Amino acid sequence: MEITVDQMYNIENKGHDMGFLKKFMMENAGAAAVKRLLEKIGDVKSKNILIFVGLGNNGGDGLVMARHLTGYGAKVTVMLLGNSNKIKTEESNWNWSLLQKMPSVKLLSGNSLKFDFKPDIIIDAILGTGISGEIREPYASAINYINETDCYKFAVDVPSGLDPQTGETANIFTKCDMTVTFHKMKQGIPKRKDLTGELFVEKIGIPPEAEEGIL
Ligand SMILES: NC(=O)C1=CN([C@@H]2O[C@H](COP(=O)(O)OP(=O)(O)OC[C@H]3O[C@@H](n4cnc5c(N)ncnc54)[C@H](OP(=O)(O)O)[C@@H]3O)[C@@H](O)[C@H]2O)[C@H](O)CC1
Ligand SMILES: [K+]
Repeated sequence: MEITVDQMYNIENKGHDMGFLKKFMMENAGAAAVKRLLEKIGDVKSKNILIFVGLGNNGGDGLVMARHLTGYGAKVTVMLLGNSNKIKTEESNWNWSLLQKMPSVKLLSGNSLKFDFKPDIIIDAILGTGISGEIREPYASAINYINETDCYKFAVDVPSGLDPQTGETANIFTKCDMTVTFHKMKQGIPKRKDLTGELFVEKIGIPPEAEEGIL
């Protein structure tokens, strides 16, 4: 079954109000995404993984992935696309603060896209269901960097720039090798398998009762 983005937000909020906090959803989303990535890539030990992180909860999922991938021995660099005091939500901030206690993870923020390594894997955790309008900086430069870099590319929830409701693309958008979306498929995503690459939907523990009155 495919659902609308509005339905997804309503289910998330109802689950949160039931006590299955968005923080738990984010943890399960990041963990499920890492599981799929590892299934594909196999061993990530010593691999250079560059994670582009937006200031919303799509970015938050990327922060969770950074912690899990580091636990599997990957060399993780997180590029926060903005100032950390502009991170939008409590659950995303929680994960940023956790990473600040982990010297094993390299944290960068701001808008310089100069890196002293070539990534083996790039994770696009820039934009998800909260996308609106033309892509603004510094997200635009990050999307261009991703498209210009030759390596394996993984999209969190949806390739950034693709509207998960309509399947239309913004002025720029990422083209990825794999996409993992969460809970249920959003109506627009399967329309662009050329951008999503291999497409998976993963349950993240939301109680089925959270869908009552919504689906
Ligand atoms: N579905 C689930 O159960 C779960 C989903 N999760 C993840 O959460 C995101 C949705 O998070 P949200 O914070 O609502 O939105 P995004 O992160 O996608 O984007 C919001 C930020 O992006 C900025 N933005 C929006 N449009 C543009 C644009 N065209 N150019 C530049 N920047 C843009 C926006 O900025 P504002 O100034 O508009 O506020 C926000 O900063 C979902 O996709 C999943 O990945 C949960 O984590 C787990 C459960
Ligand atoms: K994304």
